[in-house]
Amino acid sequence: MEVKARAPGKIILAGEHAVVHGSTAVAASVDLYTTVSVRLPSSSDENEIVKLQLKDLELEFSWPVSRIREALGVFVGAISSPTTCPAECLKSIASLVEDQNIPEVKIGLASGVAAFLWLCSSILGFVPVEVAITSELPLGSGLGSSAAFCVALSAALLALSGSVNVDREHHGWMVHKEDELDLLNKWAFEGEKIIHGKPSGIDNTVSTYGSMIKFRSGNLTLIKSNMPLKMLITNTKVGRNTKALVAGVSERAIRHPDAMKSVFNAVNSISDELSILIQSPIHDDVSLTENEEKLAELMEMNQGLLQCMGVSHASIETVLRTSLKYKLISKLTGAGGGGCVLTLLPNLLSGKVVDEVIAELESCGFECFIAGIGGKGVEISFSDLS
Ligand SMILES: Nc1ncnc2c1ncn2[C@@H]1O[C@H](COP(=O)(O)OP(=O)(O)OP(=O)(O)O)[C@@H](O)[C@H]1O
Ligand SMILES: C[C@@](O)(CCO)CC(=O)[O-]
Ligand SMILES: [Mg+2]
Repeated sequence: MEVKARAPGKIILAGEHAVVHGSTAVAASVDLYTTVSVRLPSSSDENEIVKLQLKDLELEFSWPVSRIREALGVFVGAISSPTTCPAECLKSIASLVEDQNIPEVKIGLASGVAAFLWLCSSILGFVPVEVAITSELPLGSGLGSSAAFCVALSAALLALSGSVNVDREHHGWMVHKEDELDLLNKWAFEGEKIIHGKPSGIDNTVSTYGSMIKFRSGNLTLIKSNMPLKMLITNTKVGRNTKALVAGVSERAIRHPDAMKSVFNAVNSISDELSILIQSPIHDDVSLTENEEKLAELMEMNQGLLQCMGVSHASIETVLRTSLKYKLISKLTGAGGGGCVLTLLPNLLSGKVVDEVIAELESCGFECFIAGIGGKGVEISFSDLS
């Protein structure tokens, strides 16, 4: 039997980093997906192994089930609800990851493989299983690749374990019931903790539920934009790691508690105002343009505060300057430090200007694309019932 799950990436319109410190943030799913396919090998297979294939990267990892049981047996046992991986267990997982000799240039994958081992053994127990991953999302670029990975993985593993009740006769993609989404979102959050260190939970939540969300201290409100939002996404292709950037902001907050508290409060006000703005009614082109101008200003202010937090980067500044030549406003999205930048494309902007700004950004070596925003969350499909 094979179960597939796919989960979308996300953009953060306002509030990244500050959300880790209790401020509101606003995020939307993007229509780029990570797909996880999980298969229990037939009982005739001789060797009991757990296999993880990262198809796009042409990498494959495998462990004998007995090796995983020996390393994690004391920690995993009878877990039935989402549980944080204990520090001691993380050490044992690290030794399982070390077995695989991941090449130094791809060492960033180690945290993803660790999250896989925790989710897989906690949800399925110690059984032979084959897991294959493909992703349309650039990894480590601010579009929530880690969350999409954890959400799709949790969804597929829970479906295979029988913990969620889905119609296995149905052909094609299906959506989960609300309580099942809540369960898989909690498991995905436990995976994100292994990858991000101290995640707010916004990325896994928007990947799970899709749409557009306002998120604060673990609580989400689904929102619907009345403004047709068009964002150009520019991938600077500068690699970075969310865990290190989040830790850097926390260290700055320890060094300058009062100043950083004011920065986080300012971001909170920006996110609140932004969420009210995009939900407010649009009557005509004049009110659309007015609201777009306000949105651009809020994005510009948020970017300034992200600079205050120390998470901008020379490549991001180049995107800001380049888009400004065309009177377009940009801000980083996700953890920053490189990665992706959003540029607001007003609805009445001519296609010629969009083409020109894209050409100039691409001439800097960046990659530009426009993705659909606010679509579906995680979905599941049973492709083989034999
Ligand atoms: N498809 C995947 N296969 C394996 N590991 C993945 C995959 N997607 C993400 N990961 C893991 O997540 C890491 C990237 O996560 P990170 O949080 O740094 O960036 P991001 O999620 O893309 O951006 P952000 O957190 O800013 O939205 C990768 O280095 C890898 O460990
Ligand atoms: C930087 C951050 O705020 C968003 C990353 O997409 C981290 C988090 O909220 O977990
Ligand atoms: Mg991430």
